[in-house]
Amino acid sequence: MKENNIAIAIDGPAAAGKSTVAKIIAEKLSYIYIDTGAMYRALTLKALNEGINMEDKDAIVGLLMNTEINLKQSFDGQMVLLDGLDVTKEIRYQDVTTRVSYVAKHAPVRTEMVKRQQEMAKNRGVVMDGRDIGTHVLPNAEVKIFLVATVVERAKRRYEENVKKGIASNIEILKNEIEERDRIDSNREASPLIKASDAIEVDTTSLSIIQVAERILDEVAKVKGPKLK
Ligand SMILES: Nc1ncnc2c1ncn2[C@@H]1O[C@H](COP(=O)(O)OP(=O)(O)O)[C@@H](O)[C@H]1O
Ligand SMILES: Nc1ccn([C@@H]2O[C@H](COP(=O)(O)OP(=O)(O)O)[C@@H](O)[C@H]2O)c(=O)n1
Repeated sequence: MKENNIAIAIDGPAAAGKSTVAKIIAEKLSYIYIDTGAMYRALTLKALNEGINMEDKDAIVGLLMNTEINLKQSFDGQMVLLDGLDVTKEIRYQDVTTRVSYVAKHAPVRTEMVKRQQEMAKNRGVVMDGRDIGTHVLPNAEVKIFLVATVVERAKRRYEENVKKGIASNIEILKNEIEERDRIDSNREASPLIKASDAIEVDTTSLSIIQVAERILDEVAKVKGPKLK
């Protein structure tokens, strides 16, 4: 482990800006970035392709045990490999998004995912984003951030993202989908979406991406010293 390398945990509800700022911070610090949501999405995609019922806990866990999920750093963030195949784009499709929270609520699925994520982060020098990073995956992370924004703002951001990608979408439907996913993620029994007691909450509703990144880098500087800025 390199001297002074730390772990940074970024949690929060859907479309709060976690992966966008996590990538910026990882790049700034030359750390690795790990998007844990991509792992749950990849498993969901495989279950969909194999016609497995997302509520069937045993089938989903069995599937995970026979599934390789690799996250590779690429020039524009992260490439997701499912059993060796690039599924970076497919895991963002709507049919995966509406089902992923059903897959992620199974406790044994989470246990296995957390084990894999902790292995990936063992050398520190990592920025990891998700729902349970500060509470379960990296409880000893030196910096823990909980990003929030109003649901209207989050739906607007996803809508604008879709416009840029040329994908047709409806802001009301996006808002409902985000609310439903937050509800399932926050109410599940196994490691629900919750702010860690020692996490710093940042409301990004009226902050720019750069302002959010700066706010987090201020917290990092308190731990690592001000030299990085
Ligand atoms: N502070 C911000 N202000 C405006 N747009 C933002 C902000 N943070 C993120 N976004 C945009 O919102 C969308 C969702 O962000 P993303 O990082 O994917 O969220 P999450 O990882 O929390 O789901 C992206 O299109 C991103 O560019
Ligand atoms: N650490 C994590 C990360 C994601 N997830 C689940 O995976 C889903 C997709 O996560 P994501 O981070 O890709 O979602 P977005 O907010 O980027 O749309 C979440 O809605 C959760 O159900 C989780 O349970 N725990």
